[in-house]
Amino acid sequence: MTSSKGLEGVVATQSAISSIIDDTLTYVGYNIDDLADNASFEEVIYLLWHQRLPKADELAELKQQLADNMAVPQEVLDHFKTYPIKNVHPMAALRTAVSMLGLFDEEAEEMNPEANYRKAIRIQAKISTIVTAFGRIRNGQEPVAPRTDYSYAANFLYMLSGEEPADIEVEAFNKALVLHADHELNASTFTARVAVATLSDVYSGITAAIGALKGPLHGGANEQVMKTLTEIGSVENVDAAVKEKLANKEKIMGFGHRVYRKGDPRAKHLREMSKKLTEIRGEEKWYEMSVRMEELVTGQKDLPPNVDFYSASVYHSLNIEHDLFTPIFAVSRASGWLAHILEQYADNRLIRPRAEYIGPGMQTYVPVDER
Ligand SMILES: CC(=O)SCCNC(=O)CCNC(=O)[C@H](O)C(C)(C)COP(=O)(O)OP(=O)(O)OC[C@H]1O[C@@H](n2cnc3c(N)ncnc32)[C@H](O)[C@@H]1OP(=O)(O)O
Ligand SMILES: O=C([O-])CC(=O)C(=O)O
Repeated sequence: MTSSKGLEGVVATQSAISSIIDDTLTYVGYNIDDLADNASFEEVIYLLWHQRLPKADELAELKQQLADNMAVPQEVLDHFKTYPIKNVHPMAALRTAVSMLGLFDEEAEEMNPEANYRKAIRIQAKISTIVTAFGRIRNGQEPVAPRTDYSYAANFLYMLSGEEPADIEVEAFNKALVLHADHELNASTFTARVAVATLSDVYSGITAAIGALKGPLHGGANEQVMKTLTEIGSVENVDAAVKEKLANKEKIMGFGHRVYRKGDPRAKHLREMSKKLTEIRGEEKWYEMSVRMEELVTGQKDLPPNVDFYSASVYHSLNIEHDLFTPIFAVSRASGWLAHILEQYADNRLIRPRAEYIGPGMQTYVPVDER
């Protein structure tokens, strides 16, 4: 048996949800550029879950279902106030809260397509309430109830800030949600599929996926990008900082990708949004620093930026606290995880690869007092 470290190049399943072929990303055959420019996040959720775009009445029904299910049990919100340590990471809080949601869902253990679809709606609806409520409660603020007349994107921003978001902010946030929704067999989606392929429940799959997304080599990179930009501090400092990082063989967050070679097609949309939003906020430096970093890292290491790189300055410009960046990724990617979970259940087989053993050969057991 031979192994591939990190399963690089291994085709582990079939899927009809999204594809990356020759650096082009599609959801169900629709180019991501087309969707980023035109689609609402709700349309994308429907597309991923049904493998077709919704008609107007189907879209209206999904929006209604999401709006009807946004409320989160009070016990889940109250538990945010019980942590013994300060500065709990919002991804840890989200992971626990989603797991807890399963305890309040009468259908949690129901294993049929209709019940699983209903759970998908509940999780997708509640995940944005959970993230925004946590963001407020930890700052001593009361959660803000969702507005049924707002889009998913507008509601997130409204529930987080308590203020009516500007159109450009909603446009940017919707685009970010569309761009992050699914990505073939990335680490967290694979995790979700492995979990539910044991015929475990939907909540277990999403909880496991949140844990996988949290790491800085995956979704956690967007928070680290903002940390790097903040540490560098100014456009003038970029050249020296990048030179030092590359010389020390440090990973520069937001660059590189396991699958893309020429570049991540999602990055340009976020770069454009970053330019617009930083200009509006009068904080062009975050965009200018990012562009200079891209020039240097791509020029010198041939490593293009990934989706996490420009999303950092976009979210920062939307006035969002930096440790909420990865939870926002989870809010969007939940739609993809749920699509993959439903697809896995529909034609399931236990996922159980092999390991190439590299430990010692056969040994004889020696009792503890003779060792
Ligand atoms: C939504 C997402 O999950 S997108 C990815 C988000 N993660 C990041 O942005 C973190 C930074 N990037 C990385 O760590 C990597 O590029 C990954 C994890 C995304 C991909 O990793 P892999 O496919 O395993 O690539 P690997 O780590 O083997 O990199 C290949 C080479 O490029 C280098 N490299 C890759 N990414 C970077 C980077 N961001 N900065 C500096 N060097 C890098 C590696 O050090 C390695 O160099 P070497 O051959 O001299 O040892
Ligand atoms: O596909 C990957 O490995 C990581 C990624 O870009 C994503 O999950 O969006």
